[in-house]
Amino acid sequence: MPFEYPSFASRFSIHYTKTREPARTQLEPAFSEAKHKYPGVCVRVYHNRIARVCVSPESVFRHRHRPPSSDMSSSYFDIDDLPGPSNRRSNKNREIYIAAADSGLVPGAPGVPGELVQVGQGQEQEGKEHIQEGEPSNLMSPGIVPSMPNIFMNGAGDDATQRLLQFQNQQLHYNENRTALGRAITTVMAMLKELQAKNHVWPAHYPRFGRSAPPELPSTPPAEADEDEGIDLPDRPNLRRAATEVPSASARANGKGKAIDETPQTPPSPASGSDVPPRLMSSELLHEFNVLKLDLKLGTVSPAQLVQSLEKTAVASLLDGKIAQALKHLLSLRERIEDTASKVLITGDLNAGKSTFCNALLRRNLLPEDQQPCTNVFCEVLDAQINNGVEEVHAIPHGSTYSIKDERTYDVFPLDALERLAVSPETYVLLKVYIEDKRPAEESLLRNGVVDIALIDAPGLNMDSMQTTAVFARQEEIDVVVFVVSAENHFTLSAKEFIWNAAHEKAFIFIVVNRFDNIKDKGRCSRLILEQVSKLSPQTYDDAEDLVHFVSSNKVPIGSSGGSPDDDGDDDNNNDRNNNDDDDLADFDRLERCLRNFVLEKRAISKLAPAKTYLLNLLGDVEALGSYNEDVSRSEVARLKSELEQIAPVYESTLASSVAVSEEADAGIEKTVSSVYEHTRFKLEDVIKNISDVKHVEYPGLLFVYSYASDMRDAMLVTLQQSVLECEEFARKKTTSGFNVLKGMGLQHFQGTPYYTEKVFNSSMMFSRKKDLLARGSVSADIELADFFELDQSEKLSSMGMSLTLATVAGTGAFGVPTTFYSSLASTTSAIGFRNLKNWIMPALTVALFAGVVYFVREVPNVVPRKIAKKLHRELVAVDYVHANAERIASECRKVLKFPSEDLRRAFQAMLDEQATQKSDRTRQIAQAEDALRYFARVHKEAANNRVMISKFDLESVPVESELAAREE
Ligand SMILES: Nc1nc2c(ncn2[C@@H]2O[C@H](COP(=O)(O)OP(=O)(O)OP(=O)(O)O)[C@@H](O)[C@H]2O)c(=O)[nH]1
Repeated sequence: MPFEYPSFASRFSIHYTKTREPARTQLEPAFSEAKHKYPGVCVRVYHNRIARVCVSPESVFRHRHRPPSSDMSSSYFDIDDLPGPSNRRSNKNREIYIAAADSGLVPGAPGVPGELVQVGQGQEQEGKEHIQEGEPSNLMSPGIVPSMPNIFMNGAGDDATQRLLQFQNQQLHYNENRTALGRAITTVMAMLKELQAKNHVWPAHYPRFGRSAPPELPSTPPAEADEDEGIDLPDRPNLRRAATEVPSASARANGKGKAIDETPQTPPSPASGSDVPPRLMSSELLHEFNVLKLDLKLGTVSPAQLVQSLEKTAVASLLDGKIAQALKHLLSLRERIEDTASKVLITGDLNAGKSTFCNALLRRNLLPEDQQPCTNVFCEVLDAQINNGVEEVHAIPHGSTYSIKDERTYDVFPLDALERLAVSPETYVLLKVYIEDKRPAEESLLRNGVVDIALIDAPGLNMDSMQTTAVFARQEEIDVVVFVVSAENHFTLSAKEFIWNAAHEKAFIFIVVNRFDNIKDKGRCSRLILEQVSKLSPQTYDDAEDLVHFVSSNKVPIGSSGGSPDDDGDDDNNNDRNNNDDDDLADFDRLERCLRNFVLEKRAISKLAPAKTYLLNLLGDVEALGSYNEDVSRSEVARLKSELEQIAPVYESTLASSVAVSEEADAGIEKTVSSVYEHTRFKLEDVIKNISDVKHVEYPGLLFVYSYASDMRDAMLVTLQQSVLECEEFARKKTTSGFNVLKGMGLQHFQGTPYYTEKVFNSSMMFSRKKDLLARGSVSADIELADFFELDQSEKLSSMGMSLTLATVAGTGAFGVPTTFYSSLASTTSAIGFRNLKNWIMPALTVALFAGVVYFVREVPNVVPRKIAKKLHRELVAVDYVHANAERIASECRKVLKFPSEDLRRAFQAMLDEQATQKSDRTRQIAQAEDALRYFARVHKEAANNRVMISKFDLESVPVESELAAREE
């Protein structure tokens, strides 16, 4: 069933109320009535906070961006989005009061164009769930309580319809943009957090900015010297604080604000050995970052140079700090855009007339005015409806977190205490001033029927540095800056600095040039001030007609307690102000309209534009950073791969050399050792074999025969010992030359490297254990009687003849028991017969004895050496003396030569280990670099996409000029 939406809207008003009665029962009758009459209407109540009015079809509200969903079957908007007094979402206790009243509403009334709404089946169905669970509420009088600002409702017919639709369109559009920006902020925050995490594991490279970039510019506003003739400011885009300004079109055309030179260039491969640095590695980034710029200062060194001179990790940690700051700022931006209320900061120089201006806006003598500084505490003026309609001051002490519901967090004062409180910054940090503004919504800024407004009167900028800093900090959390400047004084240094900073954050500043009545040459004054504004905030200057106003606030007639200036009250100023100049009043009226327009209708600009520009700048930086690091990591991957390619064959050849050298060293050692062994063995065997040839022991005679034998033995042992020493000496020489060979091999492979230290070999340290020389314990060679006789030499005995045989036998028989004696005796006896033997025995014995003595005397010098030599030989063989010594000497050689060969081996191992580590490091680094490459390529792409998407957010496309135009007429 068709119905006439505008008529419906004018009758069906939506309100909030603070009552606590149950909502559902109260609301239901009104809704059923509305539903019955206007089936296209669906009103929903959600959780005590949101009511939705749904009207079909979509063409009425032109929902361009809203995604389809089941909930979107009808065009709808939140009650919070509709005009209405005190429509804050934040107030939990707020309840919804919707009253529908029929005052002759006739569907399809004449004079209303066409069927605006067509209700279909789906909407009918939806209409059945009109009322959902609601929190306690109270249906107040079912009469119509106008909630739409009268500016929309004034008039009738087409005009009113148009204005209303336009306003609602604007609200929808604003909400869509707000939601989209909120989502974009969330996305960018997630992106930044990921970047921050990545920056910890892969420190991001900070780009070097191109030589073609403009020179480093001071980050402070221009000096006072510029004041009179306008200020000569350097190019703006390089001077950003919060960087919520999008680089100007001209700057973009010149390449400014374009972070990356997009001239296609192929990054040269590092392997190519080209001197041309890879793209973006040198001067490719033409312009400094906006948000992520590292502002370092050290003497005369430029920040860019300073950044480049820092360690990569130091830069990464500075960048980390910047990202953290950006995250914090994004949070406050999100809070700001989600806050349905608007905060208007009225600031300016000391005594510029801020309080007077504020009072003029409120048409009420509220804030203390004086020629001497009098506002020392921030005063936030709010609609008393927020405070249950009670006018009072909530003074918030230092350190307290204000909650209107918790009286412990503030002190309550009457309004007339303001004068006293405003000058006591020691006790209170903020004064919340709740006032009733009884003026109609189209006149009142506070109770405007659109959004909650907080007017914040700030202390003068030059009061003291603490206050000034507080004002600077404050501007970050507010939506609109109204800067009051004295027409007599123009902009001071602090004023310039403040506007400079605020302009980057807000883009637009509302500038009030106050005390204009005191200026004689008004034309010159306005020209000079506008010139300064053009330098400080070009965007404000571009819109100067609406944003820069020359007024005399003290000429505005005001009442004493709010409401209209006609109210009774004997304010002293009234008399003066009632003698107002028409021009001054007209100027102030215009200012008010523009301010309303800026604060209320152009919320898209005052509230959303800073977030959009900040996001664009931030994403521009992230895109440039991503692109730069993408290229850096790509060249890093290429470099690492080429290094790995070089390391692999080096490793292989080191390994091969190591094996070859090791084998060569072992073979060399074995050769040396076996030659020493052979030499020792040969030498000792020879010496032992000829040991009886010892010459230098003289035979001292028969009486000293034992001593002779003993000396002879010692001489033999000394000879043997000597030869062992000679063998050891030989071994020393051989070992020395073996050592030198090994040392030469070491030097050949490792000279000058840390792996190998040249060693000095001291051969005298070899064979230091003397007891190894001769095993005296095992070779005793004790002298015995037998050592003097050699009985087993039969050839010698037979040569002495038969006659001596007996004597020999007798002689030897006296000394011994040889078996030959018995056999000789038997044979002799049988030859000469036993009787003859008796006669011959004595002379024979005598002869034999004599012969024996002679033999003994003659043979001892020959027999003793032989006998001792034999004995020694036997004993030496028994202890395996030759082999033992040869082995000992050879072992010593091997042991000594092992040290240099082990050194060599260790050196190779260390080199191999290092190369293996390099290899595995490169492999790991390649994986990391490839990971970083993938990540930064993604960040680059995502940032670019998001930037394009956000740049398409059209914050201003819904015009609201008609209302202004109508009023201008
Ligand atoms: N002639 C003239 N005087 C004004 C105008 N506006 C304010 N004044 C006077 O300037 C003086 C200072 O005004 P305030 O409103 O107290 O200035 P303020 O900037 O709030 O001062 P502080 O908050 O203390 O920094 C007062 O004596 C006002 O009467 C104006 O438009 N014209």
